[in-house]
Amino acid sequence: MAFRFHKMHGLGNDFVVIDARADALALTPAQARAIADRRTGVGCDQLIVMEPSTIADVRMRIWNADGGEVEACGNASRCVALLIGGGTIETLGGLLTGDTDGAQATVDMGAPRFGWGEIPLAYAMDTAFMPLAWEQLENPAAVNVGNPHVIFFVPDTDAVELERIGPEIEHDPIFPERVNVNVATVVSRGLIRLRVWERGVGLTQACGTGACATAVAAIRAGLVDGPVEVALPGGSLTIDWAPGRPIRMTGPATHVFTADADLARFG
Ligand SMILES: N[C@@H](CCC[C@H](N)C(=O)O)C(=O)O
Repeated sequence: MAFRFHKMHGLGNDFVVIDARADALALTPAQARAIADRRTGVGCDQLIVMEPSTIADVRMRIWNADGGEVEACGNASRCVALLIGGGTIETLGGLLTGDTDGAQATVDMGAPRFGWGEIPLAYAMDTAFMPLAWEQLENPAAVNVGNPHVIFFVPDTDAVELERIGPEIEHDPIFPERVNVNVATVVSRGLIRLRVWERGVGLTQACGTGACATAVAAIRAGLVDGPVEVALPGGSLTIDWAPGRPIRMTGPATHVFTADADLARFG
């Protein structure tokens, strides 16, 4: 069976997006992993499938490169908003609303959650200042923005060996559903630098939900004011949030090319 896909990215966080609104496509985790493989497949950080929705304009399903289906992807939600020309998007993590302005998209990502069971964590603790440490990374915050994030505020993000310590934190039993690992430096009240070790992928050029979770944690801690620029290796996002309000994320969504592939190639 042939399928048509769009290669897209948000700040270098790249996606294979399949529009299955008209023709249903049932993918196994092994097929998702094979499509995402950069040596033998098409190659991407996340595989995105657009399906019909009964509650929104489109249902967006998200698979990490390791084949695991997950609840949220900020950068891909801007790409889907671009493809549908703005509208509502159903995800496992909640209902989103996207607007486009040229190649920029703004997505209402819903309200963040802070309860320890909502992150989720294995046992109760204060999610604003967690009594935990992994080597020099201490006292993180945790925020669920549809998917789980842990955020460490550090003096210099580049000094953290994230490719070494990221997997250890991602798989720590304190995070029963694993976790996305963010290391952030507050540069000023309007600017945060961020690097992310993504659950199920590894280091990426940018993580939209990581930017949302980090901005929310920094605003909650009184370190910055919204809207705040979050600068990632692949470029910047603007995140706006205040307590009691949904998170608004604005940034680019880029369409690279459209092509066809044969599903039989991927097992
Ligand atoms: N790249 C994404 C996040 C994708 C999902 C994440 N790796 C997870 O497992 O929760 C983004 O832009 O938010």
